[in-house]
Amino acid sequence: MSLLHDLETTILSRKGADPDSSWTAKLLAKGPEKCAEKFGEESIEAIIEAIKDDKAKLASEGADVLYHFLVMLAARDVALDDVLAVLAERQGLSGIAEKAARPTS
Ligand SMILES: N=c1c2ncn([C@@H]3O[C@H](COP(=O)(O)OP(=O)(O)OP(=O)(O)O)[C@@H](O)[C@H]3O)c2ncn1[C@@H]1O[C@H](COP(=O)(O)O)[C@@H](O)[C@H]1O
Repeated sequence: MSLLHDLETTILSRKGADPDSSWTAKLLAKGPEKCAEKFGEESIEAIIEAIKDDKAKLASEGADVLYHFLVMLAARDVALDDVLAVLAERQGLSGIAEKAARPTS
């Protein structure tokens, strides 16, 4: 079990919990759209720190991004392992080759 899996387990345990006692429960109670919006906000804050090259703040905002990403996944019943499986499939395949192999729409 990785730290991210542990955090996912904690987040899933907050589904239906008292929103007054848990930030995660409060966020999940607002629905998947709000969770996605919050993930977007946190991502923008990380982008700003990356542009400013503030390494400490980027690490801090990066932690917020990972947490809110897991909350967004939980809100839509997507498991962290589903994301990791996609990453695992891509291992050893260059991004350029992966893009070229995508079906055209
Ligand atoms: N990793 C986190 C984590 N990262 C960030 N946050 C919270 O995310 C919130 C976002 O910060 P903001 O400053 O954007 O919040 P805000 O400005 O009040 O939000 P808005 O009202 O403006 O939308 C803060 O309340 C942070 O405390 C987190 N809350 C929880 N966790 C993890 O989740 C676990 C369970 O937490 P609870 O669900 O609160 O028990 C914790 O033990 C941690 O491991």
